[in-house]
Amino acid sequence: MVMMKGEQWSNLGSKMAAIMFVYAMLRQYFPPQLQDYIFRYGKKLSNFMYPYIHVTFDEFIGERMKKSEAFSAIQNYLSDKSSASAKRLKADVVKDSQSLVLSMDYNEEITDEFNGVKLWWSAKRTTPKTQQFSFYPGADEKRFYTLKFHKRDRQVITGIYLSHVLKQGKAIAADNRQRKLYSNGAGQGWLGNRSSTTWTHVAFEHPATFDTLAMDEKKKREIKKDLVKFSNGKEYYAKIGKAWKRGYLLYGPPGTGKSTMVAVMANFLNYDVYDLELTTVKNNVELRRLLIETSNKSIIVIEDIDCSLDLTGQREEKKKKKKKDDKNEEGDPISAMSKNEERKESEVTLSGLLNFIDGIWSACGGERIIVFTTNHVEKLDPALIRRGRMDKHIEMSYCRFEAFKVLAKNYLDIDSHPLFGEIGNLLEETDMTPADVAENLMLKSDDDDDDDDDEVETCLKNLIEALKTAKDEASKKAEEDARLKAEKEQKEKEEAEKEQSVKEDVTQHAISAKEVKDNGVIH
Ligand SMILES: Nc1ncnc2c1ncn2[C@@H]1O[C@H](COP(=O)(O)OP(=O)(O)OP(=O)(O)O)[C@@H](O)[C@H]1O
Ligand SMILES: [Mg+2]
Repeated sequence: MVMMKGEQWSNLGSKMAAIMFVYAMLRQYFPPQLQDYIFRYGKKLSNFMYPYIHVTFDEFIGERMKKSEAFSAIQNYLSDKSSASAKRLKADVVKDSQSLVLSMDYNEEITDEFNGVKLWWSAKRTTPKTQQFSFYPGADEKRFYTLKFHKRDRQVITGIYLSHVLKQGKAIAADNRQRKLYSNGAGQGWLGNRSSTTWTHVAFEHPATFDTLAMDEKKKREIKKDLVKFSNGKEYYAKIGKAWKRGYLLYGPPGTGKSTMVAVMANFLNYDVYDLELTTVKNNVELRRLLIETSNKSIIVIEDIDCSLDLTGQREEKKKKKKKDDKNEEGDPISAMSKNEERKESEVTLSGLLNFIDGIWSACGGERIIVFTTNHVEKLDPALIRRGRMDKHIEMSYCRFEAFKVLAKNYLDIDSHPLFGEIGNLLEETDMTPADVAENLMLKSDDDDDDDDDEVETCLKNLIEALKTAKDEASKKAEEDARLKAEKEQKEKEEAEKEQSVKEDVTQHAISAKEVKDNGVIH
C-alpha cells in the first residue's frame, strides 16, 4: 500500500515548481516576513486546490511472487459495488459456470460511501511504453486499484474503512469461490526438451457427496467428524506445535470409490483439489516448488502412489542398467532418441516426498490435506504410511448391503424392495465393487413413470444375476486356485523326494568310493 498525492497533484506540482522557481529567483528581493507568509499560504493554497489523498493497491507484492491479499479482497468488494453503479463492467470470474461475476473495467471510477464519508475507487493498469521482448506475455503489465478520499477523512479511512473492505471482500470471496481442480502438466521447453511443470486448473465440479457415497454409515460419520475437527483445528494445531495438515491413505481394490472419496472430501470441506502426477515431476526440487505453490484450504492427492514412485530402491539398479545400455548404444541416433525419452523419467525420491510431507517445508501455508490412494497397501514402504505422515488409513472395500442401500436410493430412488433380502445375502457372500453394482443399477431409459417399477425390478434382477455369476466365478476360481495349489504342493513334494533320493544316492556313492579307497578293493 503506497500513500501518495495523485496524478493531478503531480500536474499541479509541476506548476507549483515553476512558481517556486520564479519565487526563488525573486525571494532575495522580499523581506523575510513576507517570505514566510508566501510559503505558508502557498501550501494552504495547494491543499485547498487539491485536498485529496490517493492510496494505491498493487496486484503483486514481493517481486511478483505473491498476489496481494488486499488486492483480491478489494477486487471482490468492488465487484459487488460496481455491478450496481459502474457504467463499464468487465465480466471475468465465472462461478459454477452458471453466473457471471462482474467487476468494473479499467479506468472506471466508482463512488462508495461509508459512515457519511465519500470516496472514490478506480481500477488501473500500466503497460510499459517501450516494446520490450519478454518471455512472459503480460508479465510487465501492472494492475492496481486507487482509492481517493478527502484528507479530512484520513482517520476514518485508514482506521476502519479499509479493514471493513478487506473483511467484506474476503466474505464475498468465500461466497463466490469457484473451487478449482489443479493438475501439474509437463511444460514443453525449447527444442522439445522438458521445462519445469506448473499447475493448471479447471473448475472443480464433481457432484459426489457423502450422501451419494456408498459406504458404511458408521465409517462415513467417523470420517466426517475427522474432517470437521481438522478444518476447525487451527488453534489446536498451533497449541500442539504441529503443522496444520493431515494425511489420509485410501486403499482398496479398483472401483471401490477412492477417487470418488477425494471429491467427496473436497466438496464437504469446500477445498480445492491438487491432483499431483508424480511421474511428470522432474526432481525433488521441482516437487517442493509445486507443493509450496499450492494454496491453503486444499487437498493434495497423489493417486496410485505405489505406481508413481519407486518405493523399493530399484532406482539404483535401473540407473546402473541404463549406464550399461548407454555405453552399448553410443553413436546410434535412434537409440540416442530413445535415451532422451528415458531421461524424462522422474527423479523424485521417496525421501524427497517424505521431506515435504513432514519436513520443515510442510508448515508453509497450512490447512492442507494430503491424500494417497493405492490398490496395494502391502507394497508401500512403511516409512511412507506410518502414523504422523498418513494420519488416517481408510479402507475402501467391496459393496456390502449397507453401501448397496445408498446406491439403490441414489440410482433407483428406493429405500426397500422385496428383492433386497436376496441381494443382501448375495452381497455378503460375493465381493463386488460399488462401481460394478452401480453399473447394474443404471436405469436404461428415462421415459414414462408407469414403467418405473418394472424397470427398477429389472435392474435389481440384473444385479442378482450379475452377483450370482460373480459368485459362481469366484467359487470356480477358488476351486481352480485350490487345485493349482494342491498340484504345486504335490510337485514340490515330489521334487523334494527326488532330491532326497539323489542325495541318498550321492552319499551311498561316496561311501562306496571311500571303501574302495580305504581297502584298495575293486569289486
Ligand atoms: N463407494 C462408492 N460410492 C458411490 N459410487 C462409487 C463408489 N465406488 C465407486 N463408485 C462409482 O464407480 C466409479 C469408479 O470409482 P472410483 O474411480 O472412485 O474408484 P477407485 O477406487 O478410485 O478406482 P481405481 O483404483 O481404479 O482408481 C465412480 O465413477 C463411481 O460412480
Ligand atoms: Mg481412482
